Amino acid sequence: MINKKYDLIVIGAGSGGLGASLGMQQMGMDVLLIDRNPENIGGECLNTGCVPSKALIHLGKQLHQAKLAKSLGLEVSGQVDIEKIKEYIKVKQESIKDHENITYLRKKGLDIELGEASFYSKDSIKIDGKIFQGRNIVIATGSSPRIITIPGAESLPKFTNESIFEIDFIPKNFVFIGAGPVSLELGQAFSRLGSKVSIIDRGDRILKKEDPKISTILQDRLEKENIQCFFNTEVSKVKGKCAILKKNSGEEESIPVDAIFMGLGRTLNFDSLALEKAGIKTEKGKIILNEKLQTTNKQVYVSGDAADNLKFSHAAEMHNMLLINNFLSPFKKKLDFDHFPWVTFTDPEVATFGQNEAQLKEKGINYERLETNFREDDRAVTDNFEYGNLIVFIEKKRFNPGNAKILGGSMIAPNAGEITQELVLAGVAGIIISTFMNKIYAYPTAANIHKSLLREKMVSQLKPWMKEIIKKWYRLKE
Ligand SMILES: Cc1cc2nc3c(=O)[nH]c(=O)nc-3n(C[C@H](O)[C@H](O)[C@H](O)COP(=O)(O)OP(=O)(O)OC[C@H]3O[C@@H](n4cnc5c(N)ncnc54)[C@H](O)[C@@H]3O)c2cc1C
Ligand SMILES: NC(=O)c1ccc[n+]([C@@H]2O[C@H](COP(=O)([O-])OP(=O)(O)OC[C@H]3O[C@@H](n4cnc5c(N)ncnc54)[C@H](O)[C@@H]3O)[C@@H](O)[C@H]2O)c1
Repeated sequence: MINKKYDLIVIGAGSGGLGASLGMQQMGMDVLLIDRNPENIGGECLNTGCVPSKALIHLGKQLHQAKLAKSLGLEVSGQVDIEKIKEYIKVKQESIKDHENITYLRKKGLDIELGEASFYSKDSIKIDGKIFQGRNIVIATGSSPRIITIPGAESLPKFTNESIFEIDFIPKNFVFIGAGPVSLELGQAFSRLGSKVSIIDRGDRILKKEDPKISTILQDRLEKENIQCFFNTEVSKVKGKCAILKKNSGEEESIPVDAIFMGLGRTLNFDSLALEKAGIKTEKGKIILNEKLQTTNKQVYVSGDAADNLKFSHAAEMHNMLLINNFLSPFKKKLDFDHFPWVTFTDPEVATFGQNEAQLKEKGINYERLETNFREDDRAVTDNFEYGNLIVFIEKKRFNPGNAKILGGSMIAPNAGEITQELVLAGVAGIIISTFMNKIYAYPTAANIHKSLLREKMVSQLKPWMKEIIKKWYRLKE
């Protein structure tokens, strides 16, 4: 027996589920939102991901800067109190929970059911013995940290992002396995709280999705903070308080370890959904989706990490914009990541947007790579980040370079995530690079680097004969 029929049923109340359900509810639809964990409204982002990590990073930065003040004659001493750190994080989470909780969402007009959801039929969901039917259903069940078993590490404290914010000590020797954004952001923060941090990755560099130049600069900054990086390496076992690292070459090395963190990528959460009952097909552990995020069951869609394309809170936002458009508009849209940005919140930050070099090559797009460092940027000089770097990909225009549009790029610098926002907008809006020449940047703002780089490109296009003509014309006026 069907308990109730809805315009939309959404499974999962994280970034994916909240956006999809609230967006459709605001358009006047009857929406049911389901989550299996009442403590987890807001999902990973609010509870064990973006929010607590950014609060921790903020405190780590404060501590780091306090220590740097030593060079100015100010001595800072004492131990960091982990309970105070956790308290700060909780307060910040609670502040956001004010508008991400069951009571608030119900007041907004959403129906909410708490419990493990699974498909009952092609268009219905079973939860706690109740059956709900949906005109459409959105799976927004997210992902979980991938974990591995390390022989000998049974009694060693081990963490993932799901447990790290409950930690009650600052490990002396903290081994982070994986050199992706999760380990780097949290590893640097723990290093700043006082841990001796080692980063181990089986790949050959940190942040493998970034331009290799950016990875090298960030690695150098992390090593300057006494963070050790090991590549082409895995933790093969633990012996007492030593982690045995095994390199691809077979060579072994032992490093001290008091705790292990795993930032090894993600596994998708859909095992308990009984997808087969709804005719939803999977392949290699992923739900098969078309470019409209539609599953093999035309009434069922996916949003957020469960879609397994880009795993960011704002990727879920983009999915929801697409889904809501396609539910309500006759003009259907397809996924398009051509201008998608993300930021890794290490210090310095890494901000990446649009298409990278490999994608441009694969699509056969005629592009140019422009690159500059911050050595001659006045703001970088005053604020000590001359090591920063900017890479921008623009269209290659033979005859009128000023008409080139921005295709993508990457910056490493403090606040790179904020600074690069205008490049993201320029890409989305198709702004041509000569427009940057009309913009006056307040002095000294770091974003001026954009204009400097693009101006250099435009000036370099001037041929000697063009300069001759300009010179002759100028002198004619005397
Ligand atoms: C440490 C860390 C830092 C991060 N920082 C950033 C950042 O700065 N910026 C950024 O954009 N992204 C960041 N991310 C990524 C971001 O957290 C995720 O991309 C985002 O939270 C995914 O949202 P989601 O809705 O897809 O999944 P989730 O937030 O995981 O939500 C899924 C929900 O579904 C529920 N659920 C699962 N199965 C069922 C079921 N069968 N029945 C009922 N309910 C179910 C779960 O309880 C959960 O609440 C970070 C991730 C980590 C780990
Ligand atoms: N600021 C942000 O927006 C932010 C922050 C954190 C996470 N995230 C999201 O979360 C996702 C997951 O991040 P992540 O860092 O967990 O995953 P990741 O896939 O980016 O990195 C995992 C790393 O672990 C390594 N690895 C895997 N198994 C290993 C093993 N056995 N031994 C040694 N190394 C091993 C891989 O080579 C890889 O470099 C990211 O892709 C991102 O979308 C975003």
